[in-house]
Amino acid sequence: MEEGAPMEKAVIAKNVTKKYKIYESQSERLKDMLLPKSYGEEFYALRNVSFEAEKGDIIGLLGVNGSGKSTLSSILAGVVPPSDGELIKNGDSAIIAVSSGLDLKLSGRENIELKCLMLGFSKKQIKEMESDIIEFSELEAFIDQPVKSYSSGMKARLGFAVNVSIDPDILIIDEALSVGDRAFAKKSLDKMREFKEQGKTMFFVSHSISQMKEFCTKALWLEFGEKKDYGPLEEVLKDYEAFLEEYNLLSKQKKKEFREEGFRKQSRKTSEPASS
Ligand SMILES: Nc1ncnc2c1ncn2[C@@H]1O[C@H](COP(=O)(O)OP(=O)(O)OP(=O)(O)O)[C@@H](O)[C@H]1O
Repeated sequence: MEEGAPMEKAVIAKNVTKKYKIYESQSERLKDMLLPKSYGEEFYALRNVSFEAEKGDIIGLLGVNGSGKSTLSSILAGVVPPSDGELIKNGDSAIIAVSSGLDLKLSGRENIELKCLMLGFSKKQIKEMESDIIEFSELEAFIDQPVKSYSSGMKARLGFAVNVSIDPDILIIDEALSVGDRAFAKKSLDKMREFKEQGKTMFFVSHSISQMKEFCTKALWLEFGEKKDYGPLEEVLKDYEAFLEEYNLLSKQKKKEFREEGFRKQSRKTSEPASS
């Protein structure tokens, strides 16, 4: 980018919130659907998350299990709508996740065609893209087999190949490099480097802090579905790593209690939007 050129926003999130209802039983769920009175308990998987991403930012989503990273990834990708708040995106987005919306009954090839059709590509364009996608996925021998027969690594390869080939402006990568073999992970990382050089905006969920350090320029730390911190990677990581050091000393039970208590406190807050 030219020096002094104004930053271009890629994503603006304003109080993005995702609520789920938790029911104690199937009958409670049915009553909630059929009767005017509300049943079940409201649970905020994300609450009032606000931030702005500039074009070319690569943002690591940090947070322990259940903090809301995948929920935010799905909302950023447009796969799941927020319950409240607003998300403005400047460009197309695509998500690469371990369970990235593949139809298990269809073959690998049919999944490629379906995904590309859904994105508005013509049959002719799809035919042209198909061989590159198959080659990238390294699934030539299995491409006409149903995806349900694929290993999780193979599914991740297919998902990765399709989503990078459609050349989105905003790419969300949710733990997609954690499955599969090293050689494919390296190839995927190379593709991400290429995207980085092209100035694409990316969101990256990974349990590997070293991968985060290599790629990300910024980090967004989620805790109990809320934004704990957002800023330059090094600054956020410094506090997050110190937190993790203590958190990792906790027993499994204590970690669970920490999360449950955090979400309980968060859900007791009034519905007033938090400041961003
Ligand atoms: N469809 C759903 N219905 C109810 N609760 C949900 C649903 N999806 C996610 N949640 C809950 O929302 C919270 C946030 O989940 P999310 O998967 O976004 O966290 P995460 O940070 O990605 O966790 P992990 O690192 O374990 O993948 C969790 O408590 C999860 O149980």
